[in-house]
Amino acid sequence: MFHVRRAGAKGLGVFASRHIPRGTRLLAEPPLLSITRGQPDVLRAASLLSNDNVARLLQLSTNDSRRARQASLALSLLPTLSNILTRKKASLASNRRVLNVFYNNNFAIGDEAGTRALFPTVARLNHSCIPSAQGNFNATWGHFTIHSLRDIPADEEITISYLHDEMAPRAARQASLKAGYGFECGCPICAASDARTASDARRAQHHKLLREYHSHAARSSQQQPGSTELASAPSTLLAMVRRLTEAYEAEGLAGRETASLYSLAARHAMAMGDKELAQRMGKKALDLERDAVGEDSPFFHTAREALERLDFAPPAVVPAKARGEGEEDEALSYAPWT
Ligand SMILES: C[S@@+](CC[C@H](N)C(=O)[O-])C[C@H]1O[C@@H](n2cnc3c(N)ncnc32)[C@H](O)[C@@H]1O
Repeated sequence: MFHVRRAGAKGLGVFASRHIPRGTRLLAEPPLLSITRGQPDVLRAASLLSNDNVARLLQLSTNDSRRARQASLALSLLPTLSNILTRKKASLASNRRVLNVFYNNNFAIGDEAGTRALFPTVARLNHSCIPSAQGNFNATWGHFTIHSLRDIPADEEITISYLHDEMAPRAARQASLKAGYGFECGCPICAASDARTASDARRAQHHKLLREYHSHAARSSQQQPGSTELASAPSTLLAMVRRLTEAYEAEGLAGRETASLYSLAARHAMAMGDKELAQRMGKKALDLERDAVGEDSPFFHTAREALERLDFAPPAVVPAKARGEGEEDEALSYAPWT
């Protein structure tokens, strides 16, 4: 269905070998190497790999920016127990490369232990700010899956997003990608100047609306019984969520973030007493969730149960700017030099 080949200056990339319809599972891959918040030592985890798996890891791409090279050198020099143990087996240069590869290619799987893992085929997917696919961890199978978010024609490169906030404006996206991975994004909305202006204007409007939505939603949820202060009506909240969703769609973004917005819309529609609208919004959320994660994912089961019970809890995935202050960032990738 896909193959890995040269993608110009990006290095290797993943390309569709045939037309791929939206919602197709492209890949389900177990981790090659993982670390958790409680056991964050990459070199120690790598020292437990077989020789074949070390060779697979070392083939993956590195981040060659000066910052990344210096940071992986510093990390490999840290006098940790694992370093002392592994120094016998591995040279400083190879420890340094293992660290650089790990930080350039890992994904947070979104579990409570804060696991970050390396998936060798997933690691060949390049970034686009309007990606054609999305990666999510399937906790039932212990695999990271990649699903197409739209139809992908044969021979087109398949991309995912590396961004924490997919709706960030161009300058913020470029800064984050440069700091994290050392590249300048040339995707269609970063490259085309007219598209760029329209997109940035839409994104600025989106963030303003998101802030307004959160202050309205907080006011509604904090209202005390008997208070004379007017809580925002569910219809106001619903109208705001609909506009937030439209902005995502106008930017060509789909995936779990958009599914979450439809789920929020269903929740507000229920609060308004409009069951028919709640069902429609809930169904849309379920369809988008299925496309992004597949029917065997716990995320899909949760969305289906919500629709069956017409009981839409606040979504687990909310647009980045909507996350609470100081909340753990469950972004896909992480590099210690950012
Ligand atoms: C996870 S790897 C992706 C696969 C990689 N191209 C390879 O050859 O294995 C991330 C690296 O790919 C490159 N890359 C990914 N997306 C890119 C993009 N849109 N433009 C330029 N380089 C990109 C950067 O070098 C980045 O550090």
